[in-house]
Amino acid sequence: METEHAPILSMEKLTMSYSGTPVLKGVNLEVESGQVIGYIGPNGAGKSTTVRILLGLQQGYGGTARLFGENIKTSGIAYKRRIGYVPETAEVYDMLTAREYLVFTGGCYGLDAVKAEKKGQQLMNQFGLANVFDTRLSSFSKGMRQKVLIIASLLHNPDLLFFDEPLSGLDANSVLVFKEILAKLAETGKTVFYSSHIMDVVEKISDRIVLLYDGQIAADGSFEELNAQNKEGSLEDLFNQLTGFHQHAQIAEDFVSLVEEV
Ligand SMILES: Nc1ncnc2c1ncn2[C@@H]1O[C@H](COP(=O)(O)OP(=O)(O)OP(=O)(O)O)[C@@H](O)[C@H]1O
Repeated sequence: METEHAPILSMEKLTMSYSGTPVLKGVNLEVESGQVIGYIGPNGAGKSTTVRILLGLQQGYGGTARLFGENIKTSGIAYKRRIGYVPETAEVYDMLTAREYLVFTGGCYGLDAVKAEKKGQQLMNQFGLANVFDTRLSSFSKGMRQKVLIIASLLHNPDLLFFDEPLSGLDANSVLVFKEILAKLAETGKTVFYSSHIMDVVEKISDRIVLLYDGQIAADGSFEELNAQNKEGSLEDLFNQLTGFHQHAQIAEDFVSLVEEV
């Protein structure tokens, strides 16, 4: 049972290895309802793996993951109706039109077809995609697909949102709109677990930033708290510092030297 004060999301000693190589080495995290968590870390750190575990899409992990107070290993799948997810790389059903896709995904989350269609159309209109509601997704640009995925993740009004690099392909105006949407969703009490490499956006939208490094949580706090501890400027600087990365200029120089060798 979900208890009144239980965190909406928690991980206890979460571990995961692929072919014997450890990726998560004991991740502990508790998230309160209504927080926007910026989940960051270097390429290959295990961010998507964490999200897949929490969504019940990844088997073979150790430790305990709880959503809405319940262990996801034993709670059945009902909790999934309260979750929205935009994956890092999504397979959309290319031959479907946006209308068909949204009705289908709405149905997967328990929404009836008429409602999913109406809401899908309204949200497509908001994103400036009214004229392609009946166009096949195969002809959509990357950014247009991304918008459809964002809409699909929100159709059923979930309480907990997982966004894995959701801005991928979105133009600058759409990014502005999306940032506002996130802020409004958080205002209405939604919890957002936001994983991205776009540091200025993470810095702006997150109440709390969690850095995954070497299989564990290496930093956890608001941007101001992390900044005060580390005395760096932007989140990008902080990221470089916390992950011990200072060789960008040397790597770039070596890289271009190699390119120039013929
Ligand atoms: N299905 C899989 N089989 C084998 N190895 C995997 C699999 N999925 C992920 N990995 C490995 O686990 C590690 C973590 O991958 P993951 O995608 O979780 O990282 P990430 O932090 O999301 O990275 P990025 O920022 O590049 O998206 C990587 O070394 C990756 O190669």
